[in-house]
Amino acid sequence: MAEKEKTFEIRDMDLYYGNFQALKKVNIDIYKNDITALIGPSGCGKSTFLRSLNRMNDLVEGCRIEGRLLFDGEDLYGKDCDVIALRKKVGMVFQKPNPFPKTIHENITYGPKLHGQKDKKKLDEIVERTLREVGLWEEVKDRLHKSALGLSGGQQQRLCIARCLSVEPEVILMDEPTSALDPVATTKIEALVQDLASKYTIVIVTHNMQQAARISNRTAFFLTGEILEIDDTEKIFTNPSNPKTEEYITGRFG
Ligand SMILES: Nc1ncnc2c1ncn2[C@@H]1O[C@H](COP(=O)(O)OP(=O)(O)OP(=O)(O)O)[C@@H](O)[C@H]1O
Repeated sequence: MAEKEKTFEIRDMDLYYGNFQALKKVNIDIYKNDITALIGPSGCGKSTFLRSLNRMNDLVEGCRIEGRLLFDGEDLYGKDCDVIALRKKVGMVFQKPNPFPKTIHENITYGPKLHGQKDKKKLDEIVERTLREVGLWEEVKDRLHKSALGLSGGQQQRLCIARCLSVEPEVILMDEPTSALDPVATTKIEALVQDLASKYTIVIVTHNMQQAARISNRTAFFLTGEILEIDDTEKIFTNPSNPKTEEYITGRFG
């Protein structure tokens, strides 16, 4: 079998917030078109790690990263890395849906316009394509020029995913994307994430073990800043190698 293509290759990564070391010797390969779930108790460094994949931590004063971090074979933290271009390729969806207080159409065209797309017809096409991709087109096609804040929480989150897709990323980072949603909206987002994996590489932080087991194919278990175990999701949830992983997934701590 051909070896899977690596989107991220992370070796011996240490991350410090000032004097506090939040990540310790993290080693992980993230493969193209995989859904990789990051699990572990609160404060173990999942979000910190996720944010380092599109250099969101650059915005945090005193944050320092050491180790070798490659994205598509290029040095993610090298001086030649164009951070704007990187964030276009590696998009992010947050815990709470955060549409701009603008229309649905403007939410989606914001990124493409920023990257120089001015053609109105092309922008309309992007709006329709991305809303169809997230299964929202039929629901909102008659209110594209109304405020995005009028949508339900689940619809807002799907809009945020459409906004992320509008600049044609390779990777979507998701930080607990369903934790603010009801079960029906959660089910829709989970199905959507699985659909999206045919085109994109997805890394998702979740506190919900069932969710990690249902939708991901690789799972990394973090504990106090280290990856204790990483493997196929099925193996992690049925026969983990580390007793701590088992304790965590069976709800004995965290
Ligand atoms: N901007 C920051 N400055 C200083 N310390 C921080 C900062 N952000 C996170 N930390 C610390 O780094 C550690 C890891 O935090 P992080 O948010 O990555 O954990 P997490 O596993 O995502 O937690 P949760 O599941 O609760 O979101 C914690 O001890 C946290 O307090």
